[in-house]
Amino acid sequence: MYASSAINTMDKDAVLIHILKLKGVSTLLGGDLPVRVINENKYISPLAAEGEVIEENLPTVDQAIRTALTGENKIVTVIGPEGSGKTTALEKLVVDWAKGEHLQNFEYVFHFRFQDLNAHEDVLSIATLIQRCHHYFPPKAMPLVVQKPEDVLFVFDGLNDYKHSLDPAVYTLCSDPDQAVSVPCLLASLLHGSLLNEATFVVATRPTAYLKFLSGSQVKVLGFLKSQRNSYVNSFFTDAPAANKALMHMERTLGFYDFCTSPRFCWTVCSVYKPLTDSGGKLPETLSQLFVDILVHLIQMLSLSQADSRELVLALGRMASHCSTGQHLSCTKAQMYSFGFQPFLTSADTFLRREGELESDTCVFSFHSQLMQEFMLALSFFLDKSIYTGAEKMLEKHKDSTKFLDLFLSGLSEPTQRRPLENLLGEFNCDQIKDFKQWFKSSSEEALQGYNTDSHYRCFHLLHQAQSESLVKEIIIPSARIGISYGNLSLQDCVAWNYVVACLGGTDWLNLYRTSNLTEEMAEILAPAMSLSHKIVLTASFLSTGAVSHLASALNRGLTRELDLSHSHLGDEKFKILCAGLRDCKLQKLHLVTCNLTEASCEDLVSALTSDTSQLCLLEMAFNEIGDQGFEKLCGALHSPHCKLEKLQLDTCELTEASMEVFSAALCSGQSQLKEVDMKRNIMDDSGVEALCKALQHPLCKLQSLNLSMCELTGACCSHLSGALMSEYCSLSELDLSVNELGQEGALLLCQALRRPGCILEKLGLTRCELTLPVFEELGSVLKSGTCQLKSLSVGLNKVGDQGVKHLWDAIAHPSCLPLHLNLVEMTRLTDACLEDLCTAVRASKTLKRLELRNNSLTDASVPALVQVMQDSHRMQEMNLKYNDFSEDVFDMLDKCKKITY
Ligand SMILES: Nc1ncnc2c1ncn2[C@@H]1O[C@H](COP(=O)(O)OP(=O)(O)OP(=O)(O)O)[C@@H](O)[C@H]1O
Repeated sequence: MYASSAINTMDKDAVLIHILKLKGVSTLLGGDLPVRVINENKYISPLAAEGEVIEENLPTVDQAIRTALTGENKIVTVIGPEGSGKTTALEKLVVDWAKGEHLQNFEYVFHFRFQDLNAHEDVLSIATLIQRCHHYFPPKAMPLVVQKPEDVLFVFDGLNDYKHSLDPAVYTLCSDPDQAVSVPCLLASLLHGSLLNEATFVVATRPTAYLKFLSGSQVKVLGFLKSQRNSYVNSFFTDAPAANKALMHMERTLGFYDFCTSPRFCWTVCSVYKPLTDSGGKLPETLSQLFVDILVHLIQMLSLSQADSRELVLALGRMASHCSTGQHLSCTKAQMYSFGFQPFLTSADTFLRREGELESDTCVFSFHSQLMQEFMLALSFFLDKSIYTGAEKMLEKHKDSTKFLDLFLSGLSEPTQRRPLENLLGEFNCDQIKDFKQWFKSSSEEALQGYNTDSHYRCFHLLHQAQSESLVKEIIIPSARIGISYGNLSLQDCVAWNYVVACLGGTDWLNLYRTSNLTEEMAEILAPAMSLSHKIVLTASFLSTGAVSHLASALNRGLTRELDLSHSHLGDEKFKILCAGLRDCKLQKLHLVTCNLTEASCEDLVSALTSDTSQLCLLEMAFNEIGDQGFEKLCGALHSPHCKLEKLQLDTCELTEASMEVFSAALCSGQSQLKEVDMKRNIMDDSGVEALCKALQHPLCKLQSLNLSMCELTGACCSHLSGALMSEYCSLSELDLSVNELGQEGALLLCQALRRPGCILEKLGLTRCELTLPVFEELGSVLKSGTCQLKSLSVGLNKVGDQGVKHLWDAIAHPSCLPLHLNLVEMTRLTDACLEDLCTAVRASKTLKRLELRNNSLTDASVPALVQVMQDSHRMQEMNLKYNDFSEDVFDMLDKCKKITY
């Protein structure tokens, strides 16, 4: 027992008895009684937010209120949505005080509910009000309250239930504690400091317009996040494995919805789950199923006939429609009668929240939650055709006041989902079901043809609620654009998308481009969809470590053929985790451009590339600092018979000539399948090329394409390259040497090779290689030689102008020249003077198909001739004239020829 006190202090035992006196009943939708929660030690403090919500270190509501009370503020407002635990938290506050545990600086604590205060319609003084609501408080102690208001804490619950205004401007505020005024005036006087000026107040409310009349500090109730839900479920279920099962299920099917933070919702869910887990029943998979189960349970409790049950549901549906359309929070008794609820009034508490005595005419009713209101709305659509003309109109009518209406409609439209309700209420109206399905089909078809991702997601949510594989296949037709980027999916979106992919048995693309934070939870939900996707795009996304490990397990034995992680800045540690999944997967293409990988990642990569199931044939590693040592490790994989790598992209990987010997040896090993290597932007030097050339002439080397542009090469490497190209074993058909200072001598050496009948080079890049007039002359002669195999030549950005290019025009016109794609970008600078040669060449050439003339100095004067020649030629497919010196006057003319881009 707690020590009873002297006559002039507050009897805390009496306060405890008063507050813990059982009030009301616990109901499935309304929640457990706060006093029972507190008495039975089931109280888990909800979390509160102050300012910005950062999940770590959030205070509990109890802490936040106590902290606020120690400050200067005399009023602390506790704000939270329906069922977030405000009433329970306030009662706990009073209980803790009465037990001597907290807030002992207050001598007197008075707890009021605005709901009860509504009933006092007479005029009275503060002393009378206290006395009326707290009978146990000795009248003799009242003067002390008045004398020392700083010792008094008033706790007011449920401001949103109050019928009167607290606007100080509406009343003549009173300051005399003995003055009798109306209760709203008393309350306004207290809260605005004219009465008992030094007293402290805690006021709890749902968000309401009245808030603007309250000064002081605010505590925002967030409710239960994951870890509080964990504790809650564990205290609800005594059996730990059952608790765990229930919790996992709740988190996976519902945990991502905002309303799961509501302790009241958690109570409802646990109350539904408990009997099902005890009896080994199936837990609801979706929100619609949960509400079907709830309603079935509630109706069964009433043992009504089928007709009466249907009438009851229709009455609730009318009430829902009334509340939704007029944004009414509650309905009077008279209104309830008009909805046809009169026969069910005594059962009102089963479904609704009631304020006031049932017998009283002032009694009002409201839904415990917005969710239930929307569910009843959806259900009544299918039961009574006369209420709504069609799904589209109904959704339009309620679009501003509902969030889940279409989801519930979708859930209820499927026979398996609605069956338990049909067994109780009789059949749903088939015209209404048909109407909804038609609306769903046409609206989703439209949504899925478009690029609005939110509309796509909504469609997936509706499909998820319906839980029908055949419906998914009917709605996701081949023309649906389901490969558009689904970056930044919410957890709900992940669940819905995962469901859709599972029903389809897989998808071509899972495009999560630019997901700013792929969390572990998201990846866990998406893992099955990932493993069924042929291509996963996570370009420019951020992946948490946990997410990477789910991705790895999804790849492991999954169907994914291509994975793009470029620009994800993955780093070595996460990459190591990923590699666990790469050892046994179907991946053929892996893009890792700019992933912050270093030498450390190469070993893991080697083990993935050499696993006996490896199918990886394309690896993009550009812009990673793997360096020579890393690359040498990677070369180790090329010696393995299991390594299937054919294309390797190593642009800007900090490679030098130091690793080229090892690479060359790997290419000659006989095991290497490499056909294409891009090594641009690595400081290779001529000696690196010399080492590579050994491999190029080796009979076992299979390299067909090599990009060495921007590798700081000079003419000195050309003799080695030329030798390699002339070798009978060389299989190189593409070579890019652009942006290297090859110069005249080097280039002429290459020309020698090109002239040799055995040289199979078809594509050569010599853009910006310091080429001179004699080189162009030689190139022209080589092209005409009849032996040269070149089909693509890029020689832009070499300062030879019209004079140099003349040799190429001649060559093009020559009958021995092969079909050529000639790239003369920025030929410093081609002018109209070359026009005649150019046109003659194009006309004469039997093979030229494409001509790149970007960034030159051609002017308007050349346009008529160019257009003419393109129009006349049946062969020419494309001429690119972008960035020349044309004025707008000739745009119309250029426009006429579709083969010209400008
Ligand atoms: N801290 C808690 N620990 C355990 N259960 C709780 C807690 N808070 C609330 N609950 C459960 O949630 C139900 C609703 O809580 P409460 O009535 O306190 O919410 P509220 O925010 O006051 O709601 P409303 O805005 O509708 O008045 C309770 O009946 C109880 O079952």
